[in-house]
Amino acid sequence: MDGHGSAPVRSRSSQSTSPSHSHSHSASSSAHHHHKRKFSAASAAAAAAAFDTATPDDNDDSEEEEEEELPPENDDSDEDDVVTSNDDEEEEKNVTGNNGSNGNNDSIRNFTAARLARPVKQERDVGGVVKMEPGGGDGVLGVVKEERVTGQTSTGGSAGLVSGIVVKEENGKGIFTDNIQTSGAYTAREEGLKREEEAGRLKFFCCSNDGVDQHMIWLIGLKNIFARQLPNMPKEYIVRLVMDRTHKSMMVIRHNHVVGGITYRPYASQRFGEIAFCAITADEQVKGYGTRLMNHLKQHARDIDGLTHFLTYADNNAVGYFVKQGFTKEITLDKNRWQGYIKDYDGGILMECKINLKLPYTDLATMIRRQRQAIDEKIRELSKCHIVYEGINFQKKEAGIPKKLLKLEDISSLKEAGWTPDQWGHSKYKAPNSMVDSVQYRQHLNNFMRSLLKTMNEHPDAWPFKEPVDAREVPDYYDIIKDPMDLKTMLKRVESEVYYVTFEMFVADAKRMFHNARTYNAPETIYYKCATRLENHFSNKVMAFFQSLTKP
Ligand SMILES: CC(=O)SCCNC(=O)CCNC(=O)[C@H](O)C(C)(C)COP(=O)(O)OP(=O)(O)OC[C@H]1O[C@@H](n2cnc3c(N)ncnc32)[C@H](O)[C@@H]1OP(=O)(O)O
Repeated sequence: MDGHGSAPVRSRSSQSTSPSHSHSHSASSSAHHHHKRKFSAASAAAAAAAFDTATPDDNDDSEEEEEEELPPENDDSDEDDVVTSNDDEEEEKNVTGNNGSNGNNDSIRNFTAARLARPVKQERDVGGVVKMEPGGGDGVLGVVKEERVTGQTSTGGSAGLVSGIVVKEENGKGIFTDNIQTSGAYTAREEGLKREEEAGRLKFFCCSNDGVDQHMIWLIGLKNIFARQLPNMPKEYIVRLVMDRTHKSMMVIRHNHVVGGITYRPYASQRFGEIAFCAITADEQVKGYGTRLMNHLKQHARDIDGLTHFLTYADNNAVGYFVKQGFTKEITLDKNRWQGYIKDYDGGILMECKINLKLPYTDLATMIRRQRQAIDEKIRELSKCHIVYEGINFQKKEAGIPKKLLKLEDISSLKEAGWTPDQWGHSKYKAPNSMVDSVQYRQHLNNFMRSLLKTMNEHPDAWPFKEPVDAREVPDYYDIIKDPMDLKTMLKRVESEVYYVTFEMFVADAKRMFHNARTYNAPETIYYKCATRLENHFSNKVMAFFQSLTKP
């Protein structure tokens, strides 16, 4: 395999046709982009363990071989301009599929009339029993599973296919309780789209140029989206790859219209796929389609194509998206498996995604929800923090200071929650051990808060903060500032001797006051500047106080 033949370079960022052999520069970049939001390796493994895996099957009598052999509709004579010579050579690998019995060395431009005449055999049959087999040899998934596809048309799509991974149902008594928050933003979005799929309004469908009218219409729709969303890609090149029969496209179809898709080339023998294009139509971006599309693609690539990895040259501005889909700039795939196979792009970054063997990619939301539940259950086992007691009913007087004083020891729910009297007034502002928790220390702290407020009041920059802001003078103040604070209120709280049970509460009030001033007022105003100067004074005093405490 000569990977460095006369391959022209296609650029996403420019239409440059200058030749380049730039595999290695990107491949060797190893900036870590472990995607954090969705799964850590550990959680993926734990999650995977929660799902059934079917028995391996070595059957390599792959059906996609049939699909790969489909001839192109039209055979462009300028194929060489665009399809790299390694593409051509790879063609054989692809065509021969897993059993390697097809000795046909032809590139796609040499499909014979005889092959053109062959009846189109679809990857999936209509409404019948679909046999799915992994393309890979070493038991990547190794599942042969039969599922009845209930879709009305041949476009049942990958959404209708079952991966061979079954979500375990907790029959009988569930270990999970109901009243917990079950989904984050990601799960909610995925579940929303999944419901759309189940309702038949949305579907994810994978096909290649197989001559079926509807598929061609969709592929043309997808090609148009790519042409608009990837303006630096030569349009002819997009058409060529989307229509090339070694490429497949996973598409998002809503109300029979293509909303976006991913065109990729599965290298069956190498068990990796190269993503050529990926786009969602402009007004549907950032709604979760891109994520769900990638999840469907991963599941399809693993279970139908038998792939273990994806590689792609990601546009610089799409790197963020790919990182969120689990792609990294670090390439772990053995070079022998990919070098010379994939197309070079200028202005992109080579990224890799390892396809997990077990993850239920199209049902991640369920898995995540179950993980959340499991974690929540564990927390409940270990702590009482989920128990919410009724609030204590005491009327507050001015400045938020309660009228009736309750002894902490008398609040039974505090005790039930595991509180003990020695935790009273726990504070990160640590006094020397001898003083901690002592009445003397609390008195000392109180005196300090009182004197600090006094010096603040006397500070030349204190005037805006002495009293609560008068709503008659500043009518919109309380529309913007929801949690007002001023020196007078703080003094009342200190004088009550019950309000500031920790020093943090005192500091929080002061910070709130300064923050409010800087929120309502622009930086160039006197109020803003006063806030900053008075805050410096405050911080210096607090620091000095605690330093003095730690001195012998
Ligand atoms: C190999 C190549 O084809 S590279 C070129 C990629 N394609 C393009 O750049 C074309 C223009 N862009 C698009 O078509 C789309 O925005 C896509 C395909 C990149 C993403 O599809 P979307 O449907 O918008 O993605 P989706 O809504 O699932 O977003 C997934 C996450 O990625 C983020 N994201 C989406 N696009 C980008 C981006 N360009 N940069 C950074 N983050 C992004 C989203 O904010 C979202 O984050 P969240 O999960 O934290 O909320």
